[in-house]
Amino acid sequence: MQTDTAPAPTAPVAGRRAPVWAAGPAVPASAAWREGDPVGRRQFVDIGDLTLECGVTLPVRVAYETWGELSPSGDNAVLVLHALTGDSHVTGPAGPGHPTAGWWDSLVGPGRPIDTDRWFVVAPNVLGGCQGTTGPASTGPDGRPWGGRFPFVTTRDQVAAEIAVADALGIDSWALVVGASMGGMRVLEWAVTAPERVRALAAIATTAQSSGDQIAWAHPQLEAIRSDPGWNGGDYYDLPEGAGPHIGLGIARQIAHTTYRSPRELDVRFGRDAQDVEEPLGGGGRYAVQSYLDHHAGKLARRFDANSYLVLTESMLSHDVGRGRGGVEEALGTVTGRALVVAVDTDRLYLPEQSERMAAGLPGCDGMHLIRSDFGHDGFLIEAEQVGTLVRDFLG
Ligand SMILES: CC(=O)SCCNC(=O)CCNC(=O)[C@H](O)C(C)(C)COP(=O)(O)OP(=O)(O)OC[C@H]1O[C@@H](n2cnc3c(N)ncnc32)[C@H](O)[C@@H]1OP(=O)(O)O
Ligand SMILES: N[C@@H](CCO)C(=O)O
Repeated sequence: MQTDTAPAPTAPVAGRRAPVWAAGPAVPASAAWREGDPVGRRQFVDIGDLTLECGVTLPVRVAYETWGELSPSGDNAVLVLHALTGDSHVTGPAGPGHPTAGWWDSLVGPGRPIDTDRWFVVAPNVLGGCQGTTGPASTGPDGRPWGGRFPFVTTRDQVAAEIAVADALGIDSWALVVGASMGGMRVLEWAVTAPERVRALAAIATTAQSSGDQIAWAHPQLEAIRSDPGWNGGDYYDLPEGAGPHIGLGIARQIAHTTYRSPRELDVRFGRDAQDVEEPLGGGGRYAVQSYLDHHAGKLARRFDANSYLVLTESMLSHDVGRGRGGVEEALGTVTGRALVVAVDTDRLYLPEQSERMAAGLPGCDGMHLIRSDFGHDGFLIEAEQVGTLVRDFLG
């Protein structure tokens, strides 16, 4: 936040640079997990044909991971649902088959708040995802990847697939269904669709229906990918490294990532600082915060599939537990399980007031819990101790 020491702008450098993160290690056309790639800890269940809300029927395979042992009575099963760019790898190191380390490593494991010595934890990759569950990178009816022809999937379709997984695993009801952000949407949809199968739910940094603001933030992300020539109508899986829609995907991530952090954090942490010796004031260089966003763009483009990003983002926009059910309050009122609702105080994307609405509408909820964080929406990933304490106490 320096002011008077800043140099005057220099003459603009002719020609703008391409995103720096696209240089360096090659960006694959798609980073989706494909048949023949290392399986890692994944297991698979073929749930058969699923008819989606849009009317399309397709065969669905779900990739999932488990930890712990199912008790003889089957009463200790916990379902963990990931957010937009997560997957079934909730806990454990990165390695062959797993592009990232567990995204909730702090929450799930032996002795941790969701103690895998006690609970049988199941984590599926979402329908439409890119880590082993049927999605745009999967083979379509004509033997080619679905690509841009992958059908429109709603939160309800995703939960329908997860219900079929529970059936296949012989789990009648969950001791807890827990998730944050997009995962929290499915938590709520589970609890409304199948209340008798959700004995407790924990909905973190999420909403009962996507708001106009959330739809607005998503729109330019969708446009960024679809307007990238490398997207090619969603048909890019055979393109060489560097030729896919990674620029569009990276821009989408930059928009999204900005909304995942708080304005204050970005200002205090980066302010107006230049990135290293780069000269942002007309010299073609970057501010540190630009470099930070470039870094996150490059990381996502190297580990995620652009078509899945589109499908999942649009599924989030479809999310409204009240649709066709008489409204949000009516729908929430049908939930029978105990409910934990958690918001992050600085979350500018999933506002605490949206959590307050959920907490007020869920009969089994004793009020919203607010996490104190400087980091905004990503607080659900970063504030491990606060999230862990709330979930541990709730599980009892
Ligand atoms: C269920 C799910 O949500 S799964 C998805 C969760 N995972 C992700 O979203 C992956 C993307 N990462 C993130 O969103 C975040 O890193 C979190 C939430 C996981 C963790 O947040 P933080 O610990 O605060 O990390 P932060 O956002 O500061 O990023 C740190 C990275 O930025 C880099 N960085 C920091 N400043 C700069 C800068 N000026 N220029 C370039 N890079 C920078 C760091 O070197 C570090 O790189 P690395 O992650 O490759 O080691
Ligand atoms: N960092 C999270 C935020 C979305 O909730 C993700 O990428 O999934």
